[in-house]
Amino acid sequence: MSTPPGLDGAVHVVGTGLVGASVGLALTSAGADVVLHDASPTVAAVAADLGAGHLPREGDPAPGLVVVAAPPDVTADLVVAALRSHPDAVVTDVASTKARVVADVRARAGADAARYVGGHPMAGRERHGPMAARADLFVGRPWVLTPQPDTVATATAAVRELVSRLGASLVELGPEEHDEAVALVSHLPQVAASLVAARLVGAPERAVALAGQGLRDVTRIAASDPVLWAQILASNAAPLASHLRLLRDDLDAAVAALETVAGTAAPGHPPDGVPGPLGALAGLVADGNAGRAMVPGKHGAAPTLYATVPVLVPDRPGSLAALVGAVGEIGVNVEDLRIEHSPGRQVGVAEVSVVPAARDGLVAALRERGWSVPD
Ligand SMILES: NC(=O)c1ccc[n+]([C@@H]2O[C@H](COP(=O)([O-])OP(=O)(O)OC[C@H]3O[C@@H](n4cnc5c(N)ncnc54)[C@H](O)[C@@H]3O)[C@@H](O)[C@H]2O)c1
Ligand SMILES: O=C(O)C(=O)C[C@]1(C(=O)O)C=C[C@@H](O)C=C1
Repeated sequence: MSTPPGLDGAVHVVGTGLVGASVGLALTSAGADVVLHDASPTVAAVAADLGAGHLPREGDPAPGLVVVAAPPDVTADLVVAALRSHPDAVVTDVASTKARVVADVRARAGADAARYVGGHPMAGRERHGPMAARADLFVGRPWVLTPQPDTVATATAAVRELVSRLGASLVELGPEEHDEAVALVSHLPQVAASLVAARLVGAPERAVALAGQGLRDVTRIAASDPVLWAQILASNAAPLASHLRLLRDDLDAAVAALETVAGTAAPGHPPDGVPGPLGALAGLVADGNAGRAMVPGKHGAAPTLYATVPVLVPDRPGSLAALVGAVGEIGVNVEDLRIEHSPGRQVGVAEVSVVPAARDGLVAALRERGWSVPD
């Protein structure tokens, strides 16, 4: 095998949804030649229209690197097909679990598997498809690679270079070690968020209408794609089941403490050394504090790409449009816009994301025009 050209050649992205189109947007904006493939021609065309690359053309050069960004259940097939079709290319993937994909590719691709490096960016969204893609999706996020002892060094180097060009932070792990880790930090949170959000179904509307930021924070990822997540959870079943069993033990302890406080528990005193019910409840929250403190911020790059300006917006038709118009007249580009709004409240809070250099000027100019911009 000759030296794979890696990122010096064209890059093919196979699967141009959220992750694939985000890879394409970032590489294209850095000047790479990106060719887009998807099982759905419409999805590939939308990704191309958004600037993630171009559709295959007659005379395209062979790829130096193929990035498979399709659902986990077809990832190994697509990796093996890419290794066969492009004998000089390096192939990587982004599937959320690694042990099964890596083992499958190694079992089926023979010597060609030496040009494959498994990968997984720890960055994503609760939305799917190219419309949700962002060129900065991976900036400052961990990106796991799982090279094997027989992976050719130039292949590993090419995929390390991809991770670096996308602004992500490189982590190398064995496939099993990766899957154990994501069971705890990605798959357990998804199940917990889905189960908490599912409790709202059928709840009285007046109760749900009181929802504040706490519920929104805990349930954001409950909006994720069910079919994709069924695959992800199933492909990491044993490690995830172990974590869920431990969570179930903690839930049982919380229920026991609450039933004791409510007077509905079976009578009896806790054994020596076991905290009483209020101690148990405080302990539960304190343990959460300790766990939360362990969650890292973004690695490497600046913690946020945009500065956020909160603006109070009256709950009247046209208010939001007037705000966006005012920001435009001030000459600042709205990079993102998020509304915090609870039904029945007279005002909402619009969070206007702008490049950090524009923040202070925008705050001053909006206040001058009468907008309420909290500190
Ligand atoms: N969503 C996330 O937060 C996230 C984060 C990191 C990694 N991942 C992984 O990235 C991969 C893609 O996820 P996504 O969120 O971009 O999903 P997505 O649904 O947005 O995109 C997947 C795309 O793959 C295409 N596809 C399906 N079968 C194909 C085939 N046989 N050939 C070519 N294209 C095919 C689909 O048409 C779709 O456009 C998955 O393996 C997922 O586990 C997802
Ligand atoms: O932020 C989100 O929306 C995500 O769910 C991203 C997230 C994660 O758990 O961190 C989800 C699954 C992917 O495999 C990688 C990243």
